[in-house]
Amino acid sequence: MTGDARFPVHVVTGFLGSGKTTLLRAVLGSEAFGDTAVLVNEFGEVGLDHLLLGEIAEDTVLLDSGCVCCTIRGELSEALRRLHSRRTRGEIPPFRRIVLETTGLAEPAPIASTIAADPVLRHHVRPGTTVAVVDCTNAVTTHWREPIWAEQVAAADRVLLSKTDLATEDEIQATRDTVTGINPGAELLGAEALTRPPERLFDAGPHLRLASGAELTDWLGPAAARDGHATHARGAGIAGIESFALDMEEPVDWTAFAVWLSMLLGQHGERILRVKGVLRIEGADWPLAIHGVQHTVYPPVHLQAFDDWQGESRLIFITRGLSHDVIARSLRTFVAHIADPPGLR
Ligand SMILES: Nc1nc2c(ncn2[C@@H]2O[C@H](COP(=O)(O)OP(=O)(O)OP(=O)(O)O)[C@@H](O)[C@H]2O)c(=O)[nH]1
Repeated sequence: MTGDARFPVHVVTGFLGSGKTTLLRAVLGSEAFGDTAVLVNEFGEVGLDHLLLGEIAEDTVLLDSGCVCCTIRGELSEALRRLHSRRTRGEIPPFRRIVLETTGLAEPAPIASTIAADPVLRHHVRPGTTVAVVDCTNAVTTHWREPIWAEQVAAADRVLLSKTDLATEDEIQATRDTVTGINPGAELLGAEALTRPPERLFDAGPHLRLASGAELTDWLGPAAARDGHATHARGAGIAGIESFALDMEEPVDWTAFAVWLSMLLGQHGERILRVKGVLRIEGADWPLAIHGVQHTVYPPVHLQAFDDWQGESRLIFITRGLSHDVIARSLRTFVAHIADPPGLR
């Protein structure tokens, strides 16, 4: 455990018709998900009706697996607050996690900033795992046409490939290549993932527990293995998306780094689809894992399993129209003003 008592808000995202509700149906039918509250957007096709047991409040229903299901009316922060206060008053079962299904046209990034920006909510809930559902029958064409598709994939910790029963082998392979080209660190899941217990489906994201070097390497993804080299998403000419690693040989001054990162995300957030990494901090016993999506940077996590870690600091970026060189120059310039540059590559 992270020692964090707040409820995770996991997100199921994916383009229109990709199979988000199908995923939710499959997992929420399982008893293991009984202590889950589900929020669905009222504009989405909910399609959970066959699971409904009864209405327990105006917009809340109890599924026969024991899950609570609410539609979002109005703002997400309001819906989350209401769900939390109903739980506190004992009006609904004491759920332990929230799963939010976004509409097919939503960007997942603002969800994290909604939670971080709400002074009440952020004491009770925390961002959890983002799972993007990708339809293999049309992934490549949708990727070219719809920028939101790539944003959903870039924000994901895990990508569930749907409709593999309908897609050809070539379509499935092209989907894998496109997804990996955009987000090399995301774990690709097949239909077998639907039988995973909730702790295994929703156990990635900013609060993940990394216990070994191998897990750290997996989390950082293949871009981490290619020093400073960019990988370009297929069709990068259109989507303009690339992922790359930025390395720092020397320990990092955390205060200076944190100021730089918030400035970078503040200025270029909409072009930084994702940043994550591990930092060796001056004077600290453990490295820090950092994680950001667009304008939001999550509180860093001390990786306590890595006592006396001597590895290099490494950041992985997924950007749109923002190159490795621009980001490296920005860090170098900023850090040079306040400290010795940390051996940046
Ligand atoms: N054959 C097949 N059909 C699927 C699969 N996943 C989803 N579908 C079908 O695709 C259609 C859309 O699936 P939904 O789960 O409603 O998709 P969604 O992402 O929730 O859709 P929106 O909420 O409208 O964005 C439905 O008819 C599903 O039955 C799959 O893996 N195989």
